[in-house]
Amino acid sequence: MSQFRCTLITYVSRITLAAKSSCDRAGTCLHSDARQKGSFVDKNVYDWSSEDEEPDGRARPVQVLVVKDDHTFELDEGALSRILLAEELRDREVVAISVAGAFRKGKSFLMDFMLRFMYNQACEDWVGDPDEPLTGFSWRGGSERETTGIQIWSEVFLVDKPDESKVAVLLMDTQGTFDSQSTLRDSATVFALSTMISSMQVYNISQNVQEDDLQHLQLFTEYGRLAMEETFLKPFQSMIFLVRDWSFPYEFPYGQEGGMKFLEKRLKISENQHEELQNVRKHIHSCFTNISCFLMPHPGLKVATNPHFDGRLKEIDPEFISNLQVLVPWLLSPRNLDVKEINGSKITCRGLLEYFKATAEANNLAAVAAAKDLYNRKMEEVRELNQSDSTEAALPEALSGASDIVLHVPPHRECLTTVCFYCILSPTHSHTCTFLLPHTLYQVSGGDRPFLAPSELQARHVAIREEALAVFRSVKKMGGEEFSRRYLQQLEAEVDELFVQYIKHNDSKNIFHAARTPATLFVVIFVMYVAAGITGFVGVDVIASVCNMVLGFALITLCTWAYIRYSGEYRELGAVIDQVAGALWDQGSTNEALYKLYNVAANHRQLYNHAFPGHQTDQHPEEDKKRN
Ligand SMILES: Nc1nc2c(ncn2[C@@H]2O[C@H](COP(=O)(O)OP(=O)(O)OP(=O)(O)O)[C@@H](O)[C@H]2O)c(=O)[nH]1
Ligand SMILES: [Mg+2]
Repeated sequence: MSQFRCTLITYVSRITLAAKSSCDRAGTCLHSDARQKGSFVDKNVYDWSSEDEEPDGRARPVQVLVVKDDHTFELDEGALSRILLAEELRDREVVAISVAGAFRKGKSFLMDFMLRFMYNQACEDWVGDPDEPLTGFSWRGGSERETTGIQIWSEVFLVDKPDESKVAVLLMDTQGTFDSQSTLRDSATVFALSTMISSMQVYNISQNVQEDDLQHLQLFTEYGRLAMEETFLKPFQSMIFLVRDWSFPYEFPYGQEGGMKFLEKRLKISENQHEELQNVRKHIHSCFTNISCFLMPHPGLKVATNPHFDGRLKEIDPEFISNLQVLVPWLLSPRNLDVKEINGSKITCRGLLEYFKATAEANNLAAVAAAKDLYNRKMEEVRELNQSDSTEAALPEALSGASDIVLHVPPHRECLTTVCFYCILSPTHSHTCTFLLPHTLYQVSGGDRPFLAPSELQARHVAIREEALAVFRSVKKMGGEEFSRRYLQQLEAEVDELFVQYIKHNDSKNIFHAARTPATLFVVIFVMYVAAGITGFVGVDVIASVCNMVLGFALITLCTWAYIRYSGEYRELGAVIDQVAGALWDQGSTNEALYKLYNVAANHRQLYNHAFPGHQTDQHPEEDKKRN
């Protein structure tokens, strides 16, 4: 957290909040809720007393998704909880507004005007004083990126909707895509996450809507397609294409109407279009409930090129300001605020926090699945090496092609995808997963492999286990070290469990193991037969009768075992017979055999209780009374 603290302090020191907002100066037009809590400068809305935070209690950007140098992400759950679980917010329905798009295109700059509106929206001249520097989310000129990860404004605004409900409005600024320090995967993660979390996503584009802008949007919202398979609802809500520096107002005028006409043309699907172009458009239409567009003029050369420009209105082109005065209220006016919905239900701030966490969890689960998959694949290869060349042809066909197998993945935790955002949207899903890693084949292979020496299996297990754990550690995950440790432990336990299955499976290939139960029973029958004969001959009839009884019991057991093996029914009883026979077979010393027999009896007490329910009641009369 110390790294996070440093980042936060750097941000805070960089941001000099405005001395007074214009409306504060007027003293009359603070937003209804803001008025109760103080001005923009004097905000002391929530308890920021945690040692991780600045003590002055001012509203500021808070880094909730931290991007680390090694390209991993960390969700700062503490900071997020402090904001979203504030008493007056936690049960309010939430509107989450985010701005995303390429880096250095004025996203944070726009966000700061949104903040001005939120603080002064009851005021006509919310846009501010001509000499007032623009503050809030950190923005600046220059060619290097500024915002990283995801930041949210520490103050969540309470707004009265026309239907008299009060909603919480959360503003989110995001890292720009395609900066030179981020991989495509980093950009995709931040964009996808902000789109999933927000109810209104502003897609900030420069100059025109190009085909690559649409393709990137498709790439970043690909996870939405998976979500649709189950819910039949569009996975995301509002997408607003915001075209900055629009230079063709003579074709389509600035503003929302011109934007809609322009976008309609851009997103039109026609039959003579190439299939690829059609698919991108279909995907975008199918992902968002509302799609709109706004064309913004250029803000003027001072904004774009003057290194000393600090956001004063007097240096911004008036045409830009007048369009800003249309754009921001259009986005943020109470009647246009869309409450965040997941699978059709509106969610509260508390729900949004859980959603954020679920995203981090699914990420960890995906890493567990990827590591488990590697373990299985390598263990299968070990067995594969052990067989003769001629068996290769008998392997499942999937082993050779291996990249686009569609596998039915029943429970959530078994999902084998690297990043299965489907799991985030529906944690208890059952679906056909198409994002498969190659060779996720342990479920279809292994049946006809020969027996492998146990020591060899053990040695390979140790090495492959280490490799699988290394894969888990190397996959990018959210939620932090502490959070991931739980999943690492889960992975270790699951891999060990898998190894036990491998041992059993391997043992079952050993012909001696397979013959162990009938051989033991035959020996018992033979010994009892001889003992009954001898004891009968010498006249000890009682012992002869006991031996005959044991012989009869062993014979019935043998027939039962054969029937279970043949029919596949009563397998639990079959397992008991195998274990008893195994205990007798294995007896190195009498004590060990007795111990094993005791274990079998203890393990299968349940089966016994099930077979003789009356006895069970006698044993635990008090418990039964309690239950009744
Ligand atoms: N051409 C142009 N420049 C703008 C516009 N709005 C803001 N800027 C300038 O763009 C530069 C970058 O602004 P930021 O808000 O920091 O950009 P960003 O997209 O948040 O950048 P990253 O945080 O690095 O992704 C600043 O110099 C702004 O003055 C616009 O509409 N057009
Ligand atoms: Mg920025």
